[in-house]
Amino acid sequence: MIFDFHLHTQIRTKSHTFTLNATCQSHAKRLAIIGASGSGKSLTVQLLAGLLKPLSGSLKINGKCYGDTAQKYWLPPQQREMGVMFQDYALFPHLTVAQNIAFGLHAGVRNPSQHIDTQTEKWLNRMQLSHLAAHYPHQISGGQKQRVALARACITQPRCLLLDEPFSALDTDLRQQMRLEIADLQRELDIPILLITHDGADCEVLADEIWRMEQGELRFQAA
Ligand SMILES: Nc1ncnc2c1ncn2[C@@H]1O[C@H](COP(=O)(O)OP(=O)(O)OP(=O)(O)O)[C@@H](O)[C@H]1O
Repeated sequence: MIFDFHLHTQIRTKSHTFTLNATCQSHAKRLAIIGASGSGKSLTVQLLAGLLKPLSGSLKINGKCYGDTAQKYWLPPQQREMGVMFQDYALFPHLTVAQNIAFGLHAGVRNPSQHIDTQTEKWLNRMQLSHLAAHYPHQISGGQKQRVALARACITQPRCLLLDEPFSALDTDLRQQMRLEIADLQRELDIPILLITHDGADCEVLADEIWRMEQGELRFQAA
């Protein structure tokens, strides 16, 4: 099994309660989750990434256990070794492109600064961003921001990639280019990828299986 999780949580506001009960068992290495706005997709990504803790649940991806509430175990995000990318890219505005990319590699015994420099250069090249290394996020385009976010997610050699609506800020041509870019990257890194999307074309290029989120529940839709 590549994706094997059960996530249960509730979000209460004054006016309503949203219940998430997402269960997925899949052999697909590239999984897409589609579904209407407000159905629970982003909540699922936040739980998978460790940014939220479920009321109950368990999570394994590619054989690695990231949490099991029955064992009182839910790994914090910084220990998950997951590459996560959100729709707004969440770049640090006060850091340059190169510093944003290097951010995931904390300097220390495991990461001497020379290693960080080499890796940053490698990813700047890989994403065709070398000429923008000293620019700040507000000085680059949407597609370039997305490349920076992707490089930042990949530089740590993640065990898997979680992409939440990664193309929503891009125009049609750029979307297709970035889909192919991510498909290449996934093959190269050979890691599982989970993609949240509204767009069927994303699934065609990037998904081996499609699951649908409906009112907090996940159902297999198509392979
Ligand atoms: N911080 C929050 N405060 C209150 N309610 C929330 C919060 N986050 C999520 N919810 C509720 O959880 C439900 C699921 O939200 P979620 O963001 O996961 O939806 P989504 O499927 O990702 O939607 P979209 O496609 O619009 O991003 C929403 O209907 C909302 O009511």
